[in-house]
Amino acid sequence: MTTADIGLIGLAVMGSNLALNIAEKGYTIAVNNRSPARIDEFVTMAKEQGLAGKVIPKADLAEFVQAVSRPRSIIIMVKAGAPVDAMIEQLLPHLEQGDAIIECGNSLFTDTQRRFDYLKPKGIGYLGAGVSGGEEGARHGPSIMVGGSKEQWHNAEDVLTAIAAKFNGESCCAYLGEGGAGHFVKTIHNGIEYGDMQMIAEVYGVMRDGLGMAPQACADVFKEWNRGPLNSYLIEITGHVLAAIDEPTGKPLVELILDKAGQKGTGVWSAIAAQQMGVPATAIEGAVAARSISSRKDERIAAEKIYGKRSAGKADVTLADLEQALLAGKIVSYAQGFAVIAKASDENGWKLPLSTIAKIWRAGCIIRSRFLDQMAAAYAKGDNANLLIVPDFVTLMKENHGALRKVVAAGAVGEFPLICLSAALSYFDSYRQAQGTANLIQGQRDFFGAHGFEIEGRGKDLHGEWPSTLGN
Ligand SMILES: NC(=O)C1=CN([C@@H]2O[C@H](COP(=O)(O)OP(=O)(O)OC[C@H]3O[C@@H](n4cnc5c(N)ncnc54)[C@H](OP(=O)(O)O)[C@@H]3O)[C@@H](O)[C@H]2O)C=CC1
Ligand SMILES: O=C(CO)[C@H](O)[C@H](O)COP(=O)(O)O
Repeated sequence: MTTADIGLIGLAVMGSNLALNIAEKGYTIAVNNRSPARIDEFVTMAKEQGLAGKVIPKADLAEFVQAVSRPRSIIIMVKAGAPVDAMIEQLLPHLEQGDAIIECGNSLFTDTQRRFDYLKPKGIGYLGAGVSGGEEGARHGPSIMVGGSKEQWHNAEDVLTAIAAKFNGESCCAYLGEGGAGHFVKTIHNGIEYGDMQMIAEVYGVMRDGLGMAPQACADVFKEWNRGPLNSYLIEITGHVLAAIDEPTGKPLVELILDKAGQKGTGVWSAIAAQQMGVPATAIEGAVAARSISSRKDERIAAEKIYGKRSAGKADVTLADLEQALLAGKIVSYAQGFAVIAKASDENGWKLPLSTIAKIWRAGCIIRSRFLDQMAAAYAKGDNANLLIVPDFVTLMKENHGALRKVVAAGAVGEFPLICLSAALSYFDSYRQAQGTANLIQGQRDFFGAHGFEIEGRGKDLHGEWPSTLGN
């Protein structure tokens, strides 16, 4: 009987493309899906692409598991949440000691950690692997962030590194740490993705409303920027989205799309994780908040009726200012994202390699960009310091924060919402300020709650002589 090198359950968009990618790299793959119709559709697709010989379709779960050679590596790519737990329970009776489940959806990292802990005593390995790159990436090379059982990682390593994107010949797949480490890193990847997308949207808003630019003119600028320091997948696709024309009306498609952004959870999870660990990630938080405000269209319409449309005229910024502002904002956002990862690594004992993470984000994933190569090089030099104090990025920030300031100021005066860019600027200004204003907050806390404050050279738990009555 032919045995498969690997198995995959869940043949929707991501699973079917990953399976085709695996087959194309020469591995035999057994496939299964809850609804058998999807298996038939997949087999047709595999035939059309000349890959049917590498595919073993099995609608019966027991037969599917039997078709995979031992120790088994079984990818599950089903809807995140309860379906993953249900799938694990269905698989368990068929698995044997040493086999592993590799869950590749966008799972909450604490769920992955729980599943890892649940399966470990049963002798079943559990790998939580974040996969980024959408449909195209899954088919031709995603970025894969793996966490979980190290021993079983080695069983699947060849397949996963072979199907991942390559940057200068290096695979964009790496084992990052135990338990939920891979899914944590994928979550923060998505948080950074939210920040990038929001900052790009804010700059588009200034171009559209402050500079009176039509979508095609904006598209041309993004195309141009993609040749410079902002070179990245998101800048590239922004150019295409802005240039697209709606065939039935002949109008720019972007002007017809409702301004309500969806979100599936990873941005919120990133913001919550950052807050829980006490790491400021204002760009991610701002981006999540901006999506939430966008979804409240009815409220925004009502509020505009009360306050009127923005009345300010042309924005006093150039396209060069916008390009530099975006670069500075992105550096701050990535500095925050990596700081969250560094803290999570310490708290969970994951030993997350920041340089490797930057490296596997250089190709395949949604946030792939030129400057991730610079970040990988910076982190490779040693410590996990905040990027804002790493020499290469200090130079970049010194060159570009003035433009960020100018754009944020123009936004405030010109009534453009720049939630994410202004959050990035305020973080930068707070981070670089040796004397802040929290001395006043400590005084207030002591006044109303006797929480104590510190005075250098005099001790930590000091109290003020505050008035006992107010009002005079
Ligand atoms: N779409 C994207 O661009 C990206 C998605 N992801 C993540 O990858 C995962 C898969 O995404 P996608 O391909 O879009 O598919 P969906 O998230 O739409 O999930 C559909 C798949 O899940 C299966 N499924 C749903 N419920 C169950 C259940 N209770 N038991 C068994 N199977 C079930 C479906 O089976 P059936 O056919 O029977 O309904 C189908 O195969 C998700 O976690 C997603 O967040 C990650 C990166 C990018
Ligand atoms: O993981 C992804 C890309 O990396 C998915 O496309 C995800 O759906 C994006 O998040 P959201 O739907 O919340 O915008």
